[in-house]
Amino acid sequence: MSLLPDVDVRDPDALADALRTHGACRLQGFPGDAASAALRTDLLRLREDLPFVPASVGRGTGLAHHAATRGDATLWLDDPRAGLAAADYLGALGALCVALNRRLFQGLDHVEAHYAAYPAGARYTRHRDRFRDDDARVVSLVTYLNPGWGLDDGGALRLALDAGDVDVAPTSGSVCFLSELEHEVLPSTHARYSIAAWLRRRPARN
Ligand SMILES: O=C(O)CCC(=O)C(=O)O
Ligand SMILES: [Fe+2]
Repeated sequence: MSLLPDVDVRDPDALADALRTHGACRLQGFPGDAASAALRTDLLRLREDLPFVPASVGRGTGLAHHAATRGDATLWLDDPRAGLAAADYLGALGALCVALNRRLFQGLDHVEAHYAAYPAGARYTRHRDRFRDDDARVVSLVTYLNPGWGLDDGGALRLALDAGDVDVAPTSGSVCFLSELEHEVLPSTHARYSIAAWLRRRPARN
C-alpha cells in the first residue's frame, strides 16, 4: 500500500484528516484535467515570452541564489502577465484555503503560488517550506504539469514522512503536505514543470 493516501478535493474533511494523520496526501481532482492542460499551455508559452526568475533560497537578508541547492526558475501566478489559467487556479486554491481553514488550520487566510520550471539535471535539495523565522506557510501544494512523464525520467518529489521517505512522480495531479515536512526534488532527465503553492497565515511575501 502506498504511504500516501488519496483524497478527493471535494472532500475537505478527508483532506484535513489526511494532513493531520499522515502529513501528506495526493489530491485528486485538483485542479482537474482541463485546468491542468490550460496551465501547461500557459506555462510553456510564458517560458518563451517572459523571463522566469531563477529561484532563491532563504528569505529577507538571507535570500540568496544557489543553483546547486535550488535549480528552478519561477513566475508568480499573481503576476499580471501570468494569464487566465493562473487566475482560475488561484481562485480554486483560495476556495480550498477557506474550506481547510474551517476544519483544521485556523488563521489560514492567504494563498500564493508560482509556476516552476526545472531544467534537466536541476534539483531542490532537502528543505522545509516553513522558515525558522517565519511560520506563515502552513500547507504546501504542488501541481505537476508533465503528462507522459516516465518512471526513468527522475524528478521525484521525496517527502520525509514519519513512516519513511515517499517518492512522488511529477506527472500530473497534485500533492498536498504540511509545510513543516522536509522534502526535496530529485534531478530529472529533462525539463520538469509544476506549480508550487502555499496556504498561509499572513499575506506577506519575501
Ligand atoms: O516541485 C516539487 O515537487 C516541490 C517544489 C518545492 O519543494 C518548493 O518549491 O518548495
Ligand atoms: Fe518545498
